[in-house]
Amino acid sequence: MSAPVLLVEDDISIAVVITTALEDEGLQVVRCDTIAERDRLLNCEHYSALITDVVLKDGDGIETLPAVKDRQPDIPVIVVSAQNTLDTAVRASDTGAFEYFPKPFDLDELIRAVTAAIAASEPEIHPAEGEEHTELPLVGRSNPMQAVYRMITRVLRNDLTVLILGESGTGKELVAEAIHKLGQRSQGPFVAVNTAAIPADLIESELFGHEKGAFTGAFARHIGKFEQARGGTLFLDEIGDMPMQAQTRLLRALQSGSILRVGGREEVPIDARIIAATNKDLAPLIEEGRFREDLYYRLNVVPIMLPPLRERGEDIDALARHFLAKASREGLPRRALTDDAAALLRAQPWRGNVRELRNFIYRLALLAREDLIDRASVQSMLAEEIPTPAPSLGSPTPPFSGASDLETALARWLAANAPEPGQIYAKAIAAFERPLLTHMLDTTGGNQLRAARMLGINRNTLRKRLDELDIDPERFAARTRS
Ligand SMILES: Nc1ncnc2c1ncn2[C@@H]1O[C@H](COP(=O)(O)OP(=O)(O)OP(=O)(O)O)[C@@H](O)[C@H]1O
Repeated sequence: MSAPVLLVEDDISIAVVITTALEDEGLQVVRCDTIAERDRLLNCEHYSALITDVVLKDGDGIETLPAVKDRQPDIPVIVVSAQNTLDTAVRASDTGAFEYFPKPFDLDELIRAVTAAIAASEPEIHPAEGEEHTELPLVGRSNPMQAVYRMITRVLRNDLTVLILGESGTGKELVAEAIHKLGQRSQGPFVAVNTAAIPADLIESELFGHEKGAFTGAFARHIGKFEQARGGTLFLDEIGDMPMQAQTRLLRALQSGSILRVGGREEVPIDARIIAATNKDLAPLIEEGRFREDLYYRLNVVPIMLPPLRERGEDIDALARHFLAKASREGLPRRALTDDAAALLRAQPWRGNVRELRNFIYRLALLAREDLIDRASVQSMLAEEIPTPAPSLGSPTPPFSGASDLETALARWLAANAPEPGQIYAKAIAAFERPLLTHMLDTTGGNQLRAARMLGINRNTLRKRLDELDIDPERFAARTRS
């Protein structure tokens, strides 16, 4: 889904007509009726298009378009006006407005113009497939990843702050790099800082730099990461682990748009796009007073949620092929997987997400005896694995003694995902249903009738659930063929 369309229209009946028609097209609409409100909204969120009236209570919708372009330079603008004069049309085209519609206008034509403008302004992103080198280094075509790609396209033509959330190993840094490489600051540097890895007493000087003599040991002026990222992107990783004092300094810097080197007096303007990431669930940290709520709102302008690998099992084949190809380019033997070996990979929980899968595939590439890796090789390699601890994005795993494996898994899942009260049943059932169905299909070699019988449910119910969860039973069929 595209970003919402911003509609600036003070005639309520026209606004309702346009909004309804756009919503019928599956577009979201945010409406306001003044220039001031328009600019405030543009400061806070990215919009896919602007439809604006000309004569508004606090100004002229065309004359003030430069303020729109300052905020979102590439936003397509469509002007609708009751002043059907040539002058209005000329002024609209002078400002680079995409289309001009004198009132009364043909609603269908207006909607067509809006959808065409949105399509023209959204760059297409093609995920990498297998070993092809395409513009995006991210592999995976599952629905959850498509949603990630759509979010990435929304931030390429602006400098809005992005907060990337997701368990460890889901590809947060890769997404940050993609935004940098494909965005308007790609000519500048990409500077990544792991805020959890820097000792608390050094973090401010690392981020903001220090002047000579600012503290014992500051023998020379040091340029911090903010300044190193000038003209480019600053990636603040593990932001949930940042010490409180540094959070306060970071917030002040983001609010003022400038930084102060430690021991310095001169404010240095920030000229970098900020992307932050964390594998922690920030809500409980805020509640416990360990993460500043106001900083969270500053950073969370555009959130991008990276799904764990277990929720996009259909990406595992492409990722495995991608890493095998990569390993062979890096000098390891060239290997391939049989279909049933791939099916076994899909059935694993991959708690360490793509990172764990990548490491596993590299080990396979290095240690497998045959170039065609079969199910038995994968199985024996899996048997040697040290289980990865439960993923983060939540509070630590509670001690749980005397419970069955399933109870332990459930307790871990609850601790890691902390579903909202009132949603626990639905979320827990949904989380356990996918691995259960995947396991049964894997056991029956994709035979839905047998799987349904073993589960004790109707075959149509199973088929419906597989559809809804986007699980392709065909993928498990290979096992019976071999
Ligand atoms: N969609 C993907 N396509 C290809 N490679 C991926 C993908 N997602 C992750 N990877 C690879 O998996 C590894 C882990 O990714 P990355 O370091 O970006 O994860 P992360 O979420 O930032 O982890 P952490 O929270 O532990 O810092 C990297 O080698 C990365 O290149």
